[in-house]
Amino acid sequence: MTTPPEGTARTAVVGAAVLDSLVRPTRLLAARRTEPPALAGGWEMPGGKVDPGETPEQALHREVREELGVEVELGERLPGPLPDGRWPLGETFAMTVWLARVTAGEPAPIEDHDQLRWLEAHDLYAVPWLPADLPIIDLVATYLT
Ligand SMILES: Nc1nc2c([nH]c(=O)n2[C@H]2C[C@H](O)[C@@H](COP(=O)(O)OP(=O)(O)OP(=O)(O)O)O2)c(=O)[nH]1
Repeated sequence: MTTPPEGTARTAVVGAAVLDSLVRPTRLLAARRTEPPALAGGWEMPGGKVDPGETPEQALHREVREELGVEVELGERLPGPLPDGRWPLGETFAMTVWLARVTAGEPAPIEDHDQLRWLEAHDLYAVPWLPADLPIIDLVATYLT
């Protein structure tokens, strides 16, 4: 039996680094989780698990619509350290992350979050990010002016 390449056996999660602009971003949208208890209070990027039959992009549009009530356009993918370009979340999940921009609606903590914050470069680490997000935030920081 062959072992799958590192990363591919992990459950697929998608996340949106929602920025105020894809051209000259100055702010990132952070969301505070309400569930499960072990993660509640931690800050993350909107997103979630890819459902069967969905592409990762479809899953991200669905999650952002459900969680924030907005439509987004996706920009580039943020390359992660796994061989397939995803970001490890602990041992069992791997997240594909896109830059994104709101195209319709005003983000609100409709589902899975109880607070949203737009963070600028100077206060990007002012919230307790979920630990797995920190390397991703480090990369997002390089996009903010
Ligand atoms: N959405 C999201 N999940 C993250 C981030 N960082 C991080 O470690 N995670 C973890 C938390 C969860 O264990 C997992 C994603 O699952 P989720 O609970 O958001 O997925 P979901 O909305 O589809 O939830 P469900 O089907 O379990 O109800 O990834 C992040 O930035 N965004």
